[in-house]
Amino acid sequence: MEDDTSGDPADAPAVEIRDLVKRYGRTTAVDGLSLTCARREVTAILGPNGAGKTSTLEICEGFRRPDGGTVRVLGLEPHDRALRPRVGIMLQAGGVPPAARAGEWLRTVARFHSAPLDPGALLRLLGLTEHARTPYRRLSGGQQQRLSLAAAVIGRPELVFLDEPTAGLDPQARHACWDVITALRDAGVSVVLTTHQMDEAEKLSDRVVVIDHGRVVADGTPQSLTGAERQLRFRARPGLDLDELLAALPPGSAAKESPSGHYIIEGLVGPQLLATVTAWCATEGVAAEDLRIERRTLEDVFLELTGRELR
Ligand SMILES: Nc1ncnc2c1ncn2[C@@H]1O[C@H](COP(=O)(O)OP(=O)(O)OP(=O)(O)O)[C@@H](O)[C@H]1O
Repeated sequence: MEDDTSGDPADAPAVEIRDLVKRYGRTTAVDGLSLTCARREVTAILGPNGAGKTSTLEICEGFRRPDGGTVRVLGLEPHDRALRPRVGIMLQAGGVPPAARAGEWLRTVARFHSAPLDPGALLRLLGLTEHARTPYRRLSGGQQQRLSLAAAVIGRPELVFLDEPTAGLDPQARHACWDVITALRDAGVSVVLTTHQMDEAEKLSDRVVVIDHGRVVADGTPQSLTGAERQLRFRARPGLDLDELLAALPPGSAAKESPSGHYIIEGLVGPQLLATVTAWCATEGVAAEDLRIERRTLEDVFLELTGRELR
């Protein structure tokens, strides 16, 4: 790694990554990735399976060495021991000894920190009170995950890395996690998380970074990525002849079927366009379902950027 010690670490961003490269044999997992995560913000890193999210996070966490580029975490090298009390880490899997009881483990982690949160309160917040005496290996997957989240935040870190914090959680647990993440942000903690849940990214994050094939392909606020333009959407039988509809719409309009049976009309979405579309549906004998006007979702943007093929 090239050395870069310029600037005061106190003013440094939460995370600063320049031209990061990580290879595993012939696989280039991270391919010249650059991004900056601001302090006191929630940054969500999105990307298809295998895009390089976990590799990037694990380099920031000091668990892996990069093959190229520079990474600074709170202005320091990722493996700097001074970061340990300042950074909370929730791994995708585990990190807790299998025999450790939930409450005991949290109290143990708390003892490593000078001003920890109250373990009992954290267990309550994450719905783990009645499992406090259960060994980690006997907890359900979702309970294990909530315990890992609790352990990542108990030391009141300045920065937390959360790798898919809500994967596999039920809706109640997901909301409890969102509450914890929102409370962290409100307390001025910087949060960097990965997720496959687009609604989660849209709801929680100040900033979204989409990566694909180890590179950043989009970076901005959820609003700037989804844009202000509205769309008209409806569901109907697959294969409608959209050329006919387009001919009836004002110039500059666009119509597409994506995925099959889901129709999206773009352009000057207003009363006139709505009337034209519904009149056309009537002449076609089509009962449009779920007809609505809305902004593009983050999922739309994500699929446009990264395609529909499975990885
Ligand atoms: N230890 C490893 N050895 C070999 N290849 C690896 C290793 N870790 C990751 N890879 C490969 O590197 C690429 C990026 O993996 P990574 O786990 O960083 O992606 P990801 O974006 O986190 O994916 P997911 O969303 O599936 O968790 C993938 O092709 C993966 O198979």
